[in-house]
Amino acid sequence: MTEQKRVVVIGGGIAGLTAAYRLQQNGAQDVNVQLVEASERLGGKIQTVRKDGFTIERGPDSFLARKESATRLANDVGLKDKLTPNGTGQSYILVNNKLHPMPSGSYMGIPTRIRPFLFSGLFSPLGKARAAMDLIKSTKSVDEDQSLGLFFRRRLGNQVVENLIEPLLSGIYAGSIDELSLEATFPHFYDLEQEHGSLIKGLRKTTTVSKRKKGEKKPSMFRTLQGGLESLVEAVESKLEPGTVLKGTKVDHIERKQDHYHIMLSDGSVMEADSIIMAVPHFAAQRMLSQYDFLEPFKETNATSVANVAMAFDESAIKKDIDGTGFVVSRNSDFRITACTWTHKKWPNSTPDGKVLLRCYVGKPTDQEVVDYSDEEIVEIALKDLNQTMNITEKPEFSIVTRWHDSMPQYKVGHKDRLNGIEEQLQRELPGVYLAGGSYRGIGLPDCIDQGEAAVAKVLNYLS
Ligand SMILES: Cc1cc2nc3c(=O)[nH]c(=O)nc-3n(C[C@H](O)[C@H](O)[C@H](O)COP(=O)(O)OP(=O)(O)OC[C@H]3O[C@@H](n4cnc5c(N)ncnc54)[C@H](O)[C@@H]3O)c2cc1C
Ligand SMILES: Cc1c2[nH]c(c1CCC(=O)O)Cc1[nH]c(c(CCC(=O)O)c1C)Cc1[nH]c(c(CCC(=O)O)c1C)Cc1[nH]c(c(C)c1CCC(=O)O)C2
Repeated sequence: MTEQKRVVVIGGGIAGLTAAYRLQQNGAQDVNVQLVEASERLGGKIQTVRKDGFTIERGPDSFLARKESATRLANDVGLKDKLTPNGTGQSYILVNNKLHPMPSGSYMGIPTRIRPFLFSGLFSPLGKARAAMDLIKSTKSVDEDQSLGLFFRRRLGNQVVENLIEPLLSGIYAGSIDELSLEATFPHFYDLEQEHGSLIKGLRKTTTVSKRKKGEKKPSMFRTLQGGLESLVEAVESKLEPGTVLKGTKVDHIERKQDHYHIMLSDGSVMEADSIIMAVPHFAAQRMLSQYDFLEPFKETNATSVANVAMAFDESAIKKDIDGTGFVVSRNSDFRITACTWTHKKWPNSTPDGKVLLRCYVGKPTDQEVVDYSDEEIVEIALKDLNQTMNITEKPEFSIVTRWHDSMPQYKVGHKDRLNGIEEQLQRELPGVYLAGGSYRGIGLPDCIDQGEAAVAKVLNYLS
């Protein structure tokens, strides 16, 4: 590359931020990087509120440690000392209005050890027998994608799906298990079935969910940063060269010119680019390129809305507590909340001594209207549900409600094929334009970071 090439990153969530940062690190003086963000702040769904000594997450509260890119990014921007593992404790599933401990030795709800399942109150003897059929049931190879629901129901039966797998998956994708794609979410499970003839056998052979000795602590799976996840956003932003970021400016439209692109901005100006990373949700990407039919399938990919409420209490307000870090709710319960995190136990640093911080989630796929209830109504719903298992005698000292509209993209059956098709066309019609972020190839923060980094590699390859 001789003259400086102009790369524009659209969207300042974690995918776009990572892309801009890595471009400046790896592309050095050969590229000029601009990041355009519609809102007045960076971070997108990562948003931390620091109030009265509490650290409160409005969006994600942590990332999975085994997906390494988030830890690596945190290390690279100087936050190594701030990485914090979750406090481990019992987590629960609420089934038929009663809390049941998550059976130990399970991976995403699939047994890798038989004993904890045999003794779990989550399933009837018939349900347990049906799950054990997985050990002998013939495998079914299919050429096409299938829903998570179909796959797991066939292997393990309805009860294990409804009382364990479904609530856990809802706590990740906030969607309907009978619509979500196996290939786009957990392709690994299909491979296990094919290779080992059984999910349980396959997992027992390949996972390291080892038996713990008595008194030995559960390993912690998640990480956050002291001061909240927004400190990652702040640290990455501080590493960007001055003048890189344009906030409060929306990209309205993109047009291809001979060998470069024109990017129409909401302030009426036009930005020129040789290459573009679109780190925005799929529906925003589609709108920017609405003249191209091949992005139309993105219009059909919906994203569900969710809301959550963080509630701070004095310890004394909780008369009957539960020893644990959180629970998810099965669909066969009367509860309207979908999950609750005992944040003060999962993240002890988040809460001052003597206080309690609970975070409840609402917005089942079949209960989307609750997201637009008033703050007071959402608090009331959360307290009413919590009081069925706990005894909370006072109103919260304060509460913070966050609504996330169209924020959980649904990877429906066929997602991967549709996306591959769109990206092929994109390469043909708009060379040098790439997609990255939670709408595409993984919703977790590390997946979004991976996609930002992968897009950088593609851009640098394209420009050379
Ligand atoms: C409530 C909730 C809880 C979650 N919990 C977890 C968790 O615990 N762990 C985990 O790993 N993941 C979690 N996730 C998922 C994770 O937060 C997201 O997948 C991830 O943050 C998405 O990052 P992104 O950069 O792809 O997109 P976003 O964060 O959505 O960023 C996109 C950015 O693009 C901007 N933008 C949009 N349109 C335009 C435009 N036209 N022009 C310019 N800019 C534009 C937006 O303003 C935004 O800043 C959670 C998500 C939600 C909603
Ligand atoms: C038990 C529980 C879960 N999730 C949650 C609980 C409640 C109690 C608690 O906080 O402990 C909370 C939660 N986390 C997430 C949601 C959905 C969004 C919402 O409703 O706000 C909800 C309701 C997103 C998520 N929660 C998680 C992700 C990231 C997943 C990833 O990186 O692939 C997201 C978007 C992580 C998560 N979340 C869960 C599991 C088993 C995993 C790891 C999955 C794995 O091992 O691959 C279940």
